[in-house]
Amino acid sequence: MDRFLQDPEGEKLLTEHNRALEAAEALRGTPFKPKMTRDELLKQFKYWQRTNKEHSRRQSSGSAVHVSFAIPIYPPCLAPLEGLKKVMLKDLLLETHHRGSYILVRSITQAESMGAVMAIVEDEEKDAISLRMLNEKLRCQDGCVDKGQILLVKEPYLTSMSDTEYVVRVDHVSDIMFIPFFDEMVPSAWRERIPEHETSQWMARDWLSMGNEYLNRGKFYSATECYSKGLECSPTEEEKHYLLYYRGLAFFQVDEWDASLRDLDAVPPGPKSDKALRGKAQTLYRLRRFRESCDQFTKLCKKNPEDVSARNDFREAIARLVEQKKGIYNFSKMQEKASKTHPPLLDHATWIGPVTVSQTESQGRGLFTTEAVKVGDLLVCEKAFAYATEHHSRPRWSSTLHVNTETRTTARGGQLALASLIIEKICKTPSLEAAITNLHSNGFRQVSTGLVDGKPVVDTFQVARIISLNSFGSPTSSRGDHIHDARDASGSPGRLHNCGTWPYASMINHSCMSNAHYAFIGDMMIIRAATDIPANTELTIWYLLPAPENRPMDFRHWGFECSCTICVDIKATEPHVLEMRVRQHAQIAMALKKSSEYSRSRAEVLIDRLTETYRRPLEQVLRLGLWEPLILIAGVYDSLMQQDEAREAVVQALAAVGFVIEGGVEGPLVVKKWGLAMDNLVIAWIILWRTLLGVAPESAKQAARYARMAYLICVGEEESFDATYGMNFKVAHEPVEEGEVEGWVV
Ligand SMILES: C[S@@+](CC[C@H](N)C(=O)[O-])C[C@H]1O[C@@H](n2cnc3c(N)ncnc32)[C@H](O)[C@@H]1O
Repeated sequence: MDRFLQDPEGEKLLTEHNRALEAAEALRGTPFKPKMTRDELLKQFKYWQRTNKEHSRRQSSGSAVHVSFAIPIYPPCLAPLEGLKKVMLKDLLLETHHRGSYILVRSITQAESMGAVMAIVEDEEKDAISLRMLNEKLRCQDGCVDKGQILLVKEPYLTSMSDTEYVVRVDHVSDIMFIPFFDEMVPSAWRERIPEHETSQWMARDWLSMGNEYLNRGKFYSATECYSKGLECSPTEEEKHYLLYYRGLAFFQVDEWDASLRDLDAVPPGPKSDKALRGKAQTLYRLRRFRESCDQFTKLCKKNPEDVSARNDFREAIARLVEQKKGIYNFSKMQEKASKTHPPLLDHATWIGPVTVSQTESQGRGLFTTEAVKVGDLLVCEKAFAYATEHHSRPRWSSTLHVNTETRTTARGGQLALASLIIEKICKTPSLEAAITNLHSNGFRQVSTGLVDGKPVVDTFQVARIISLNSFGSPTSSRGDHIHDARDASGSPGRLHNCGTWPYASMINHSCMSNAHYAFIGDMMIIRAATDIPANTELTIWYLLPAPENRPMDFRHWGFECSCTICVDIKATEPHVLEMRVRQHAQIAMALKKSSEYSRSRAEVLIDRLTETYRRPLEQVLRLGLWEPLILIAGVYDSLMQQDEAREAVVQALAAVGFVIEGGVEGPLVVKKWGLAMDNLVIAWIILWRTLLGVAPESAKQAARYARMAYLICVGEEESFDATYGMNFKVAHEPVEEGEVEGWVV
């Protein structure tokens, strides 16, 4: 799960924000009296633009923190336009949501992105005000709000932004409508381009050529509006053919897959029929409906066997279908692509393995096995619904702090960017909405769904809540993270942190005694069994890594307390014992930093004492706090070639986290039961391999196989194992093959 943690500045900011909210509350219902004239507003806007540019520069140098607040939540407008009454800016009341009303305004500046999108707008009476729109880049329209753009704000919310200024604030994308210049609502004074009397005479072919003009200029939304007007003007069959084809194409260009498919499906026969068929196949591919996409490609390739480009696309669609149906992936290629692409969005299908969503007894829905699976088996390989990244050369998230007054939490990072992507995707393709709105929202009251004024109603606050409970933080690849962790045991920060939503994986509940493990290659999540799991068993993962210091784990963010045996035991342990464990951890690490035999003996004694603090038998409660110290000391013995001591420490470490192992030196090495997929698990097996090499070569080979299995679980694939760890398994007489070890050596 997402590990964007609480920010220490959060409490202070929350208190300041709550004070500002109280002050605002006192103004509720007061008539709006602008504090600035229109000219002053424009002057101030220019000043903002300048400081905003400065701010962006400082942000990229990491010295400024941009704070965004989630105001008290409010639902989006559910009323269709015809049920709303037009009001003027002067009619608005402060700190009030004007339910049942709308304002029609025109932008008198180019919009500027300042956390949210800001523009100065005027109404027909030339009163001006700032308009603040949440959606980062307004991707739902042709790029941004140009000067002169006419906007309609449903149920506007007037609020104070500072001591000097008021804004109309729009948090829900569906509350704002972009009005085309030719719409009959547009007052004649605002019709700068083509006067009403002229467009009212237009025929379908005029709209078609105007649409094509926009299409050629890349103004796809404006183009769709013209084609729609054309379709309303009793077009001939031929005109209808072109209007539908080009509108489908324009929708395709802006990722509106539902609309694109609807239009391309309805194109009457004509010169563009083959292109429409091709468009349909491609749209179905984008909708991840690979079977239907393949059917369309089959028809197309039959009609045009010489079309090489169609054949290539068909091949890709078949590859996706195989992934979707069989779960067969080329993980090496995926790793390579993820390492070379930014953002690392991979074009692969989701495969749902032998698992199903069912109701649990007390934890809502959960994911269950439908058949017995073996350790390492692939359970799910899921493409992200949405995935937000920041580029290392332009880090932005570390300087963005999101304060949520509702949950009293703060988060740095990409959750705002992720929300923006998800909202955009749902707005553009409403058929995808349920994948998000079905996710756990901890009782958030969902507004009624369906289209209003032809667009889906999207509740920004609902999406934000769902993201906070269901998004995952992710490295660009778990392999990269794995190598980084093993090289730098201090876990120093500074790595890229992406975040995304994987709806199917979001069905999995947490347990510290997890039996499944997830890893990432770009935006693909790979979930594998971390142990043998019988049929009809609930899968669990870690939302937070079990704390090695043995502090009680805090899952308040997700609204539950973990009831696994480890957590129950920690809660039953006296606080002074937990504190002692933390001290002992630090002392052991310190002792092992020194190279004397005395320090090692002291570390041994401290580990024994730490072991004694666990009262309940290992068979009943795992001892996660022993893992790190034992792996550390095993590594030290291994480097000193004290193989017996190293082996003993590793075997103890593995037992502490639930492994049941038989044999080794005497008899074949067998893992009877796999334990938890801890960090450094691969290294543990490599140390064991080395300690067995001289005394039990067959068991050593088995340990090497277990190292590979541990890698498969932790990294998601085993193809890159040799490149990562190959050097460790070379024995003295074997030459190292060129290019084999691009990784590193334990
Ligand atoms: C990502 S969702 C998991 C799927 C969820 N159970 C559902 O019905 O959609 C996270 C939510 O599941 C529940 N949950 C997850 N792990 C839990 C656990 N160990 N104990 C109790 N509730 C848990 C909590 O309500 C948590 O906020």
